[in-house]
Amino acid sequence: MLEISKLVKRYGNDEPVLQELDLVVEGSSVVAIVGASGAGKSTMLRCINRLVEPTSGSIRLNGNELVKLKGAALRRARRKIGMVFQGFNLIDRLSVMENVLAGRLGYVSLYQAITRRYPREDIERAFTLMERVGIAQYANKRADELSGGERQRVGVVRALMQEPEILLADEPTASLDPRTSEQIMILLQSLASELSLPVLINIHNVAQAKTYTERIVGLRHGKMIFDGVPDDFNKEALDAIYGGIEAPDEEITRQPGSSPKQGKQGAAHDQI
Ligand SMILES: Nc1ncnc2c1ncn2[C@@H]1O[C@H](COP(=O)(O)OP(=O)(O)OP(=O)(O)O)[C@@H](O)[C@H]1O
Repeated sequence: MLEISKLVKRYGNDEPVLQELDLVVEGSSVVAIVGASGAGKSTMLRCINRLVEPTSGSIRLNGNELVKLKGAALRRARRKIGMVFQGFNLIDRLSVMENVLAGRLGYVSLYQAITRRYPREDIERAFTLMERVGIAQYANKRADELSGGERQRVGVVRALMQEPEILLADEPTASLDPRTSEQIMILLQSLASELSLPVLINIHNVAQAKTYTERIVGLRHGKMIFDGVPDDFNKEALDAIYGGIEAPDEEITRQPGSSPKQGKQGAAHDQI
């Protein structure tokens, strides 16, 4: 269970980007975090895995307080938090298998990592997961020889190799075409239930959030202003979250797989 309580993040002397945010995610729920650009979505995810230092507040994962952890304790906690990135964050010149095994770096010794002598069970787990997501046939290919969707699958498997207790996905579909985006969303949804894993997904595509997640959290200026099931995420909620911004109104009704036409927010970010 993830329990975020009164989380504040202030960069320098600027206004806080997260303002006493509270969020509890239980079980294997798939939660979409939506909000306009700058609302604090990435900052929130990055506070959870401590890529960003929270200013104050508490973040507990299965009872363990993550804020204030340092050194070895922080490294141990971090390996339980899988992260999937918009730009995949793969090492292009390495093979798919080597990228996937990088998910074990928090577990193996430095010697094993440098000599790439990963335990047999890690390699077996890597193959099992690669088969599960349909990339086993690319194990020996260089990562940069894969399509965007395949690369994101590598990113997902690398995160799962950590045996995470939670999966964070920061705009995981924003670099992908609409069809491939949907496949990745379906994959994340299925893996959450198969592995009993909570998954938090920052996403600009409201239609996909509504279709492939079971809960939507809407942020505006670092505050949560919507928290509910997709069916309740209506035009009013959309307006409250995107405010005066030219909101992706059409996304709320657009069916997945239809035209990728989007409002400013979606267009600006899904194409990056
Ligand atoms: N390292 C940083 N230093 C200073 N300000 C930052 C830093 N990272 C983010 N910010 C600011 O914090 C605010 C929230 O940024 P964040 O990236 O969390 O928003 P977001 O909702 O994820 O936006 P987007 O959808 O565009 O990715 C923005 O105003 C941003 O400029």
